[in-house]
Amino acid sequence: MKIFDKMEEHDYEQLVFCQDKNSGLKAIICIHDTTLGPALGGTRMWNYDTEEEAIEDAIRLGRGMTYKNAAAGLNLGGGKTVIIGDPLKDKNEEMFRAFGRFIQGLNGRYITAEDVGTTVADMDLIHEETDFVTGISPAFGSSGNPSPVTAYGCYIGIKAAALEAFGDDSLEGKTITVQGVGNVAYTLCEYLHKEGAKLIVTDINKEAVDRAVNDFGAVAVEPDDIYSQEADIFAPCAMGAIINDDTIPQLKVKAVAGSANNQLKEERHGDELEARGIVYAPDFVINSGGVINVADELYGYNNERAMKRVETIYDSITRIFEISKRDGIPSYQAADRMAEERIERVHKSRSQFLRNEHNIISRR
Ligand SMILES: NC(=O)C1=CN([C@@H]2O[C@H](COP(=O)(O)OP(=O)(O)OC[C@H]3O[C@@H](n4cnc5c(N)ncnc54)[C@H](O)[C@@H]3O)[C@@H](O)[C@H]2O)C=CC1
Ligand SMILES: CC(C)CC(=O)C(=O)O
Repeated sequence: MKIFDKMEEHDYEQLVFCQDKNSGLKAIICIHDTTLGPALGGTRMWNYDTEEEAIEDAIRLGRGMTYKNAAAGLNLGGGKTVIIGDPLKDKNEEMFRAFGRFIQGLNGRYITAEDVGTTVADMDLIHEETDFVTGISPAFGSSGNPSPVTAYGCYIGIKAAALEAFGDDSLEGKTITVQGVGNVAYTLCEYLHKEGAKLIVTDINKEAVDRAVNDFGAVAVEPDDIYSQEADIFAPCAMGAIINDDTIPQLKVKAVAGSANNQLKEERHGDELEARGIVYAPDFVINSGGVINVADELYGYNNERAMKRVETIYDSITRIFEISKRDGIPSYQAADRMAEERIERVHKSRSQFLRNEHNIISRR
């Protein structure tokens, strides 16, 4: 892999490779863009088959955070970390503390939080070594696990997508397929079930599926069968790149709206959804509830303030559909445009002033 070519392609600022033999830590921190502020993005722990796959994931996810944070109106840039390893077998205290020291070494250019494979307990270990971590235990005055808030944002984003697809945002009686019933999607299913939606779920983890079947009367299907179900809305809530050449022809839904990061394998797959008349709620907007919540910690966490901001996801998704129609572009492009324009505007206005204390986000 030609790393600098990759970095130039989307103008990445920095990749940091962190290794600690003692704990087995192998991590890649990707800082994509810090125009708006320090790069905030979670840490994913995953058993990648190759180092190239891990680097690809880090950079795709890091760039997504730049767009997510910009579109959410946060004064934060974008970054992400991947730790190579099996989250069920390879974790230890020293690993997260070593990782915390690497983050501390970046002196605030990167702030972390949870993602797939990491937990509040892991963030607490990182916090032993650095303050540049969010989503730590509420006992520290923090916001804790971001997943339930991501789920809430995703739920109201699904309602906004339903309004666009069906002319009514009620989910009562709608059939919704959910891919992956992990931390975010379990709570999402709870909201959907309460509103009277019928759920079809899948997961590679049988226990997760059983829980959704028992708790919400969901119908379980095999992982490969989730795309071809007769349903109204597809909510991808597992891993990325699941909207692709193989899956699009199978879809019978009117909308795709879920929490997974990087749902489109390539941008052209967003064009393909548009061409087929499938409403797509851009991933980095609908799943921004978690980062909005953890970012609030940087000002001294206030749940009410954070939730008010999370509720703006409904309007943001609606606005994206408006821009999409006004400018004749697919919704994923409208979302990109919204984020890029904000970064550009802030960049320009900052160039008119000297930096001072107000440009620096103070910590708890
Ligand atoms: N946790 C959060 O606050 C946020 C999460 N996201 C994204 O939402 C997605 C879900 O995140 P979490 O719920 O935190 O992760 P999680 O790890 O708790 O849940 C993911 C679930 O997907 C399942 N899964 C993996 N591959 C699968 C496949 N091929 N088919 C079916 N199921 C599969 C896993 O077994 C697991 O139960 C991820 O893409 C994550 O990056 C985005 C923003 C915030
Ligand atoms: C889980 C969040 C707190 C941040 C993040 O990494 C994301 O939104 O993908």
